[in-house]
Amino acid sequence: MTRRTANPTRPQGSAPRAGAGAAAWSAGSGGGGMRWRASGGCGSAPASSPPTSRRASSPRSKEDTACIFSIFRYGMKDGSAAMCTTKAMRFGDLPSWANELSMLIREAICVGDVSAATDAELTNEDEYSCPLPSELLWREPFFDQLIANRYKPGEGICAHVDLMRFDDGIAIISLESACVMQFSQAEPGGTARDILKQGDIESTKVPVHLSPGSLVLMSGDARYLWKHGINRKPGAQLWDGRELEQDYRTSVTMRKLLASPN
Ligand SMILES: O=C(O)CCC(=O)C(=O)O
Ligand SMILES: [Fe+2]
Repeated sequence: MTRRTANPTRPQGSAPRAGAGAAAWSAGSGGGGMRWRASGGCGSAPASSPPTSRRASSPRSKEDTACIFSIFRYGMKDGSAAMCTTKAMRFGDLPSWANELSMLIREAICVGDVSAATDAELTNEDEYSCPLPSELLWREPFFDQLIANRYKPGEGICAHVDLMRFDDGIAIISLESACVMQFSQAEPGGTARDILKQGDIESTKVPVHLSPGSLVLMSGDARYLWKHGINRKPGAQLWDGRELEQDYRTSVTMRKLLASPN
């Protein structure tokens, strides 16, 4: 597998948005105190109509939608104490450790040593497609909302598109238990209810293996036109013909809220 180094430069003006992008990385360390508000429910609600400017497209391969990169492991100094609720959301200013984490994600994208299975599609050694369009990579703040999900063995998250109140460019850090995240196509133009109903319709599915410390990046079609979900019911977590061992799993999702229309 060829290894490449991503080196996107900070843009002077705005750059056109790239198409679909979902990538799994491993990120670096963070730490510090945090204040949490617990909430229930099954992840984010499905999206309302995706923006019409975004086209549905089939991935050329599973790696087209999800590229696996290995950089370095993520570990939170006080994570175990803070992640004891099923779901914890952080509103307002992010704590310093989360800002640090945002910067580490950006750094990983910029200077990470990348080993992407999409290499098979690339002929030029220097060619590397940054998993986030530059105007998302360099926006300020990079992220201003986070949610931590703590799953027991057997618990997962139903397939959904993240709420439209969040901007494009979403990062998920996957910790502890390895899992398979499934990407499945959401119907363009569908309402939230339609998308919910489509949950049981067999559609194109792209499984992505997340080892502990992986970072998922979603943008473009992957964020708006593909649902992501994790089925951890017994027998559902299959990878390479084997069922993954399940334990507790924690994820940290980082997003940027869009400005309120009012
Ligand atoms: O636990 C995960 O990896 C997924 C979390 C997620 O999709 C969300 O918070 O919207
Ligand atoms: Fe999500």
